[in-house]
Amino acid sequence: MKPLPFIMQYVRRYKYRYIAGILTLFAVDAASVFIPKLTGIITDGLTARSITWSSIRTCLLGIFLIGLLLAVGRFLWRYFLFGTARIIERELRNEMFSHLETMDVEYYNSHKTGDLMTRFTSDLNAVRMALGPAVICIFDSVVMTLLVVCQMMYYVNIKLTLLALIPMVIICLGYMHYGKVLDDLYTKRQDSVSNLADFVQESFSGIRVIKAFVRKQAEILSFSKKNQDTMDKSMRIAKLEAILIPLLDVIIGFSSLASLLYGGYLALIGQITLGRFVAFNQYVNMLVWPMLACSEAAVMFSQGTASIRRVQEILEAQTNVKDTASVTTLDTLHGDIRFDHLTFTHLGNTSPVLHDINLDIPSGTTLAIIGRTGNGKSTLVNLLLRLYNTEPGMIYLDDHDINTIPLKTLRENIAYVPQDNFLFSDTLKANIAFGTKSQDMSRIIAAAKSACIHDNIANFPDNYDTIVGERGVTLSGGQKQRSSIARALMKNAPILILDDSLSAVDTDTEEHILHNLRDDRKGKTTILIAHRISTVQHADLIMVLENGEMKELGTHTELIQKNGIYKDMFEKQQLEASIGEQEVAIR
Ligand SMILES: Nc1ncnc2c1ncn2[C@@H]1O[C@H](COP(=O)(O)OP(=O)(O)OP(=O)(O)O)[C@@H](O)[C@H]1O
Repeated sequence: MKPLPFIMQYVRRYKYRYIAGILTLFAVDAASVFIPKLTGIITDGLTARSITWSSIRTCLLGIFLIGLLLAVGRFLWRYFLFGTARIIERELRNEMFSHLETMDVEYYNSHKTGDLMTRFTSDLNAVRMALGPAVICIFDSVVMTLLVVCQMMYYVNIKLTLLALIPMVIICLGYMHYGKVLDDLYTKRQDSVSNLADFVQESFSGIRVIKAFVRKQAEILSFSKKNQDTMDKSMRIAKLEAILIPLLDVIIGFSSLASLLYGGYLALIGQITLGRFVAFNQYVNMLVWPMLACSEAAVMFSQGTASIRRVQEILEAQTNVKDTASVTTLDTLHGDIRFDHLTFTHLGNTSPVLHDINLDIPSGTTLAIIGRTGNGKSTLVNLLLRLYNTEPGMIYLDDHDINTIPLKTLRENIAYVPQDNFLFSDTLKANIAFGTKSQDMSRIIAAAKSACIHDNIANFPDNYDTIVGERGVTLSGGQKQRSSIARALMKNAPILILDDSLSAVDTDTEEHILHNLRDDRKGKTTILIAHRISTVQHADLIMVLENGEMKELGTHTELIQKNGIYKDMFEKQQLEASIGEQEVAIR
């Protein structure tokens, strides 16, 4: 859809407010053209000494009342038009946010946060300017020009009026020529602003890495290059505007001069009265604003069009992960999981990351997945959450193909502790209760106790009301991990997934958490991804993933007897542990 029909959908929703605003604008403009007429009458009356004091008073009262009307009218059109533009901006922002919440992770893999943020801020700002001030400028200038021109033609002189209109024609022709150029320049500038915002966002998120690798100077240099690029693009716009706007002033100035010369000449030879010449003078001045407004509106429309396109890109993006036509009405799951010849290739990759996985996980089972890094463990659990789509017939939950389960049901029935343990900048209490509607403190504390984080929280000055810094930086790695485990436990879902979630805790704490999990998760399915044998050894089933393939499956004892990859890993880890112990003993 082109930008204009797209944005008109929103304008139409508020057509009555726009109509009210435009009518008020029209009334204000209509009233204001009477002021020159009244001053013309007074001037002519005074020149001919034919006007009485009471007529002057009546004219002045008329001017006063018109002035009052103008003040009220101007308030009203501002309220209707600026207000509506702000409402549409808010609506677009809400819709963009809701739409982005539905987008799949692939979308976020290819769209940077800074770019998205720019669309929410500076682009929506430009859209608002095009929907409010630009609309006012256009209507005001068109209405004002028509009214002034009619008055000038009727009250002063037709030829003079036509002369005064020349700049208007030049502006229209200029916009037709430069509109596209401006549009291109604005699009490039906005892309550059997005790029800059991306850079800033990444630099601040990665500030610890930047400091640790002493990359401060390099970052400052890169930032300054990107900043320069944004400035260059803004300068190109500024240069064009710097030529066009003064040029416009010159054209308007020359045209006014020519009109006044010709008007003065007509007054001298007696074709128009002095009063009409005075009125004409005021009319010419009244035309200056619509002409400038027209050019302002042209700039705002060009800017707005470029930004509407960028907003549209968000709203028109389609998610690949959504409920299909074959979706069931299922709203709870028991936790039976089956992988049936599961093969999966990431978008853009040529070879599969998971290959022909077949496995039944009856509800209540604790499955541990172990394997070297980059072997597809996280991908496997991401597929269970349907963060990526799989082909039909490859994953079943409670005997329903995953593609037929409503996404809401699926995700409500799975509690997930992601590898990055993301926490929000909120209180610990809110972070733990994030996945549930309940704010019940006893449940929050129980979850925190199971995740072995309660004692830490109790020692924080604000306890559960402690605010976690952005991305949880005020907590240690282990505290963040355990807080995310508490958040998942609080959800008490039929399926729990812990993706390498015990890597940052010591073995004692790990043992405690695993013990609590065994109690809490009785009868419920749990999937544990880990690198340490100590984490997985008590699981009902252990799957060894190697190069995306399920190489071994069984209990700890079975796998040790098998003498394969698992046994090899076990022995290596035992050896590492005993070397560690010997080193401690020597010291
Ligand atoms: N969104 C993605 N697009 C393309 N390739 C991806 C994507 N996510 C992961 N991969 C690739 O898939 C492979 C498996 O990644 P995955 O994160 O599943 O491994 P893992 O076994 O969980 O690793 P680790 O133990 O280090 O967490 C890796 O080679 C990775 O580069």
